[in-house]
Amino acid sequence: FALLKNTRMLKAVQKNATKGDPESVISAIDYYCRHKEWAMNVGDEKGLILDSVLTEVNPSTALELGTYCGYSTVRIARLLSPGSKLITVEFNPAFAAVARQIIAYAGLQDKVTLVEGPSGDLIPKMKARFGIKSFDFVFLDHWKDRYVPDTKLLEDCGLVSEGSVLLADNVICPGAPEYLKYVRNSPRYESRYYKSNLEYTKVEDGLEKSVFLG
Ligand SMILES: O=C(c1ccccc1)c1ccc(O)c(O)c1[N+](=O)[O-]
Ligand SMILES: [Mg+2]
Repeated sequence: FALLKNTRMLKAVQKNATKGDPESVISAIDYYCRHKEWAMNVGDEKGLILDSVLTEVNPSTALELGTYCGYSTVRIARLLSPGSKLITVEFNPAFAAVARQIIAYAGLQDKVTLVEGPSGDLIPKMKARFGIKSFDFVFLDHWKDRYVPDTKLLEDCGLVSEGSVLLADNVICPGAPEYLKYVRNSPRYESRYYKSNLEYTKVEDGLEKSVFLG
């Protein structure tokens, strides 16, 4: 049932959004998830915080861990400057298949590279495969117990440099307590918590923004 939810979400986009119009894709998904079936998109409320941090950073290379159906992928890609690139990682092939179609429906496929597989395996291959020097912006929204190991991996692979910004979803709900400890206690990060709510609910959640100091 849960797997089919993604195809129902895709159908809602194809029915209610305008092809090539990212804003209408975002609204169609938010409407569907708020009124029909909850789904784990970052959502409209935390999405505004994502938009503002992204606009401030204006990354030329961005990474998203956890594509799911591509909602935040579309939110990020629609705000990228011309020539900037977003790489998004999803290990679930059913999610990836829906995300590709939603990203294409929004007309953003030229700005986005979706890579299928486990983030822990793919991160060490990023430099060689995509000629990335380092990421200016990373959105962490995948399995919460991967936030710390993958952040360490990004550091060890030289994929974050001074000024790189990490933005992590769900640090309160479902929660990423180890990650909060890691970035808040490390002298290598300057961290700040943006209080909000779990997507489409009144439950508290928030985003943690951490600037890598090098
Ligand atoms: O882990 C869940 C989850 C746990 C239990 C049931 C449904 C979802 C979740 C909830 C909200 C999110 O924003 C999110 O990114 C995730 N996730 O899986 O990465
Ligand atoms: Mg999330």
